[in-house]
Amino acid sequence: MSLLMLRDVSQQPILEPLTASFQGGRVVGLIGPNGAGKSTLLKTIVGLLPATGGDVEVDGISLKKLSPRQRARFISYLPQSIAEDIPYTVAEFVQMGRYSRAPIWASHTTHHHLAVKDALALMGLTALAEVPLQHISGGERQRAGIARCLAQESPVLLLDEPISNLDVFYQLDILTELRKLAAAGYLIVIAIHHLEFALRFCDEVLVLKDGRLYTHGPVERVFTRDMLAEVFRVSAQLFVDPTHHHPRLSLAPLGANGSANTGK
Ligand SMILES: Nc1ncnc2c1ncn2[C@@H]1O[C@H](COP(=O)(O)OP(=O)(O)OP(=O)(O)O)[C@@H](O)[C@H]1O
Repeated sequence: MSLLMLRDVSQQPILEPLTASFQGGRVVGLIGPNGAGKSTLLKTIVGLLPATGGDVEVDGISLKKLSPRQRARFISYLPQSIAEDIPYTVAEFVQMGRYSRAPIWASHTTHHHLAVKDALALMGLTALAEVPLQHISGGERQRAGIARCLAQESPVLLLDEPISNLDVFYQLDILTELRKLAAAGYLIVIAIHHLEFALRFCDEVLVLKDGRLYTHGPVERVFTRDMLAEVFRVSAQLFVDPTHHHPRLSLAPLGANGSANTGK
């Protein structure tokens, strides 16, 4: 059975009905140009925007039947941006991820503390745990948001552009951590603009274009020159890096006449 099933999920007038299913143990890239509907789809899956049609199931259970607290046990969600004026420390903010797991009277258990501590450590935030959220950088706040999702211990994580504000070390570090979580059985869905990292770190990609599902499948099948030209309007060369042995992409925007503009 799929861990996450989308059945004709729509968000009219932005998203056309979309059907797709996802297994645990995978990192799924949600890719598409600006305005394609990636954030809208994630918000609809998690229930922040009520779907105008269709149904979302996690582990065969329709999310419609669950309260927000019950839903949070199945899915955690990182928004594209986190408000700067949240009056809590980093640790308190990450602890909020435990809301669905630990009622107030059980919030002092060892497991609860360990879940928060581990999430902070995985995101490199241990030293900032007691710092107010208003006093940390945008990238650190983004890592705190991911840590909050990890502390939630839900089997599905939906992360809207989790690496967009991060320096290159943390981009690579966090994508590597997400791969480890997938290896442990989690389903990780990330909206991502960095196509080369999507190719390298994702098992499969779901491509949106103009609010419609363009294609969904393993990265090796979906990342083609034609897809990149039609969806992203770029001319692409795909190759394997001779030093690091990673898949690489060299991209140039396509001009109106269909030829690549190399900028030189
Ligand atoms: N609150 C809103 N009200 C009306 N239209 C909206 C709203 N939010 C988004 N849209 C529109 O819905 C479409 C999809 O937006 P969405 O944010 O889902 O795209 P996206 O693929 O996440 O884009 P980006 O890569 O720029 O983050 C866009 O045309 C956008 O203008």
